[in-house]
Amino acid sequence: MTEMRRPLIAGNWKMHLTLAESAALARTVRTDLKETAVAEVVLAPPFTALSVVAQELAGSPVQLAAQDVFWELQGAYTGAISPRMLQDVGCRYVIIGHSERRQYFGETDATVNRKIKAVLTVGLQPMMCIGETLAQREAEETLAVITSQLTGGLADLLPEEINRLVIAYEPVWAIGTGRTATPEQAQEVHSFIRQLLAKQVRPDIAYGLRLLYGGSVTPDNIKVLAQAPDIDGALVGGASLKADSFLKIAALGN
Ligand SMILES: O=C[C@H](O)COP(=O)(O)O
Repeated sequence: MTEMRRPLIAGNWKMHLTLAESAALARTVRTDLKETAVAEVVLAPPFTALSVVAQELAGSPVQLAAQDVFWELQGAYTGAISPRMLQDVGCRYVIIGHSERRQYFGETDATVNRKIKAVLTVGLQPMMCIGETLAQREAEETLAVITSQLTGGLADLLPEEINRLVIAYEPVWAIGTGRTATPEQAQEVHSFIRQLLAKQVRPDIAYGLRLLYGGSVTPDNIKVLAQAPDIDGALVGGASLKADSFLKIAALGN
């Protein structure tokens, strides 16, 4: 991270927690987050808990995110949630293209692109996720996969629109496995992403964008990860479900 970019720590609760558990966790994070915290802190509860978590976070600096969205603003799309609904409930960010969405729900770079565009139309900020599988890494395809996910996901977006994004690099083999990418492995990909954006979008935008790392982030590894020059924070899964571990990560391990 550099002083130019404010670090961001986001907790992705995935398909966990009841309403009561969500409210309690949000309340503890809000209450116990140090006023001096350097990082911007974001919580992404499941859709059902967005409203109660929004109430808990009202008036606090902790921001709300959704874990997914549909690309239409309204209509006959049974089961879907629109960008306008997320704006209405108080979200600032929307996670788009998480590898679990790609793996289990058929998400592609094309659908990621549609969702990013829809989210931008209502003024929310997409957190776009990219990352290679273990087979792709072992076949030395990591940078090619990252290039095509970025190019496809960001297709036809204006530089000013890309400027509103946060990008999360999550190697699929590190998610929920306890197997974190080393800071060197993560930094290599983060630096590649920034250089690619500098070339394909604009250098000033590339250097201002926050690039998060995700995959088995814990209170023990966040400090070293966050010290890497192109890692600007983390998207945290498992360790975000307990207030004490999440708050230690939010303090960047300090
Ligand atoms: O969105 C979060 C990531 O998928 C990381 O999950 P994890 O911290 O449980 O490995």
